[in-house]
Amino acid sequence: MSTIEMVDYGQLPAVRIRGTDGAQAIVTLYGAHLVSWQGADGAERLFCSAASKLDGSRAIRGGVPVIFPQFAERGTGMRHGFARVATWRLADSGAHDGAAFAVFMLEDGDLAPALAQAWPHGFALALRVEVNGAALALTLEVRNTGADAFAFSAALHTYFSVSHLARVRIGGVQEGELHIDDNFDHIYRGIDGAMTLADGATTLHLAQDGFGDAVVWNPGALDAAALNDMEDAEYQRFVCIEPALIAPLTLAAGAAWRGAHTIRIDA
Ligand SMILES: O=P(O)(O)OC[C@H]1O[C@@H](O)[C@H](O)[C@@H](O)[C@@H]1O
Repeated sequence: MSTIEMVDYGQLPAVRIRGTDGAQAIVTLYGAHLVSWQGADGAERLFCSAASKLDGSRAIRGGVPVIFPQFAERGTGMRHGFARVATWRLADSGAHDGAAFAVFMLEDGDLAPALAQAWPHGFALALRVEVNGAALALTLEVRNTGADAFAFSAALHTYFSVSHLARVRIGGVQEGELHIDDNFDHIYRGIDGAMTLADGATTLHLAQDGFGDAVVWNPGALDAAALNDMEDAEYQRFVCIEPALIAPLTLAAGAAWRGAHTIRIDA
């Protein structure tokens, strides 16, 4: 039986989405942050730092932060936007053909006054998270509910758990495979095909739609040591591959944009 239930993740209220075959995901309402995903085989596929705050005082270090409306420091607003530090609502959930899903929403009226003043636009974000056997499907919808156009960037900043950074091979972002052994931060533009993340005998197949770019990031030893929400050696345990819309897109009043990210485990 598939189930949707409220659980605690650290000190944060969260929703656990479980499919009939045991595949499951946990999403905190803080940030609509996917913090855990296991396929039907029960193996955790996402990294979350042991040093991450889980009390709503700062963005969670790991999982899938929703980046909106600004990417990194490319703008005058909050670094990587406010969506990852705002509290979303569970808007819908359900099941079909063994899959289970939940939809989380954030609208301008949900924002704390300081955030709403800093970005004074009418908007509705919906993040749909679906687990289905060996697959995870994330869809982010951005709607302009205001009277004026606004421009935004967005990303699903996915932290994949890996056995060791040195064993990882990323395919589909450049000619040949990408191998990272320390600090790496690169935006790949115009991603039009599938990507792969190979780690030993396991390959994850990544596909994105709507997001034209992909960011590959790892802080490496030095930057990880400088982050106070990451253990020094943890940089070896993850790689971020982030479907992204980097150049701001202008959305007319009443218009909507959708970006999708699907991941399939091929063990
Ligand atoms: O520490 P933050 O705000 O979560 O950002 C982490 C990283 O996020 C990546 O998306 C950026 O490309 C990096 O430059 C950045 O360091």
